[in-house]
Amino acid sequence: RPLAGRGGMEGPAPWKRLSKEELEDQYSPSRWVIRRGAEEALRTYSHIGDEATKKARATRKSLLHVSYGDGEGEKLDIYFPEGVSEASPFCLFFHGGYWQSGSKDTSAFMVNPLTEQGVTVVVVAYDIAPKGTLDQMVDQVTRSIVFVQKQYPCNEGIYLCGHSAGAHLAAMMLLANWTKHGVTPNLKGFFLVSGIYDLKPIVYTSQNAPLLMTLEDAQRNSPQLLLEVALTRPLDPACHVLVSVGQHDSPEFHRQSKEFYQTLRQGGWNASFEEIHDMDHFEIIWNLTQKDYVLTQMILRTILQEP
Ligand SMILES: N[C@@H](CC(=O)c1ccccc1NC=O)C(=O)O
Repeated sequence: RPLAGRGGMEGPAPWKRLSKEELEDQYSPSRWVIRRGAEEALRTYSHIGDEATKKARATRKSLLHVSYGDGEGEKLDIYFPEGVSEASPFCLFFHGGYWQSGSKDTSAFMVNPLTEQGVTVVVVAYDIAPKGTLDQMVDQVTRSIVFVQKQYPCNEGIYLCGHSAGAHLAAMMLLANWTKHGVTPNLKGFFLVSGIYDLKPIVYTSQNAPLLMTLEDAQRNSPQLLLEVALTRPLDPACHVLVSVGQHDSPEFHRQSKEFYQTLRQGGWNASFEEIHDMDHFEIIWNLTQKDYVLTQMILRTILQEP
């Protein structure tokens, strides 16, 4: 029997069995935090992102608000390691916020621990809804990567890290067609953190109000659905994909991550899956400010190619 769809599982997608209320719950990450209330979790996430960005801008050499395209929102921040050398590995970060909140100006979580180890970190802005559509955001993210490759052709690898909606945008790059952009980026790894890979359930939640996604939009922008039918294999078989999810993320977030990981493996990708112990949807990313955090260490080991 051919392995197709959800790892060979037959029948309708499990989320279709959920009531409207259950679906809303499963796709509201702040309702699943255990150490604080929902509002406090979101406030703490913004606060830590804000502080990390201030610290990064005060302590690191940087190029801020660099245009990667003509659009007003097409900007990125580059944070350099000590002893600026363009021949470093680059890690691009795509923030979350359900494609409708968040900003590069509050998302420099990983900058200090990574630049300290010789990695250049790029925090990318994209036009969130209602200004941007999913198609536009995917195109902007594609062009931001092309820009970095063209600007820094001597890079020692480009790594993409995304959180939640940002993990979705990063995952879409597994399927990007680079030929029309005139350059193939030196992609060496993906760090997908608490991501969403099948957007169809989102269409039925309140999160879709500013997004205005149709089922067709969702289909076209779902790496899970695209990978299931793609005949493409990874360009670089060494390119590593880490799919990670927080222990306290909702069951639907767990299911999405596991199924995406399984689909990657079936497609021949060098993928691994990690459930990050005792982390909720927000802690999992704000702890990247800490160099001794398990996910920071996994990212650094992959980039620095240590065992
Ligand atoms: N209103 C959402 C907010 C949210 O999901 C979120 C907030 C900040 C960063 C990432 C998020 N989730 C996915 O992108 C919630 O219920 O938590």
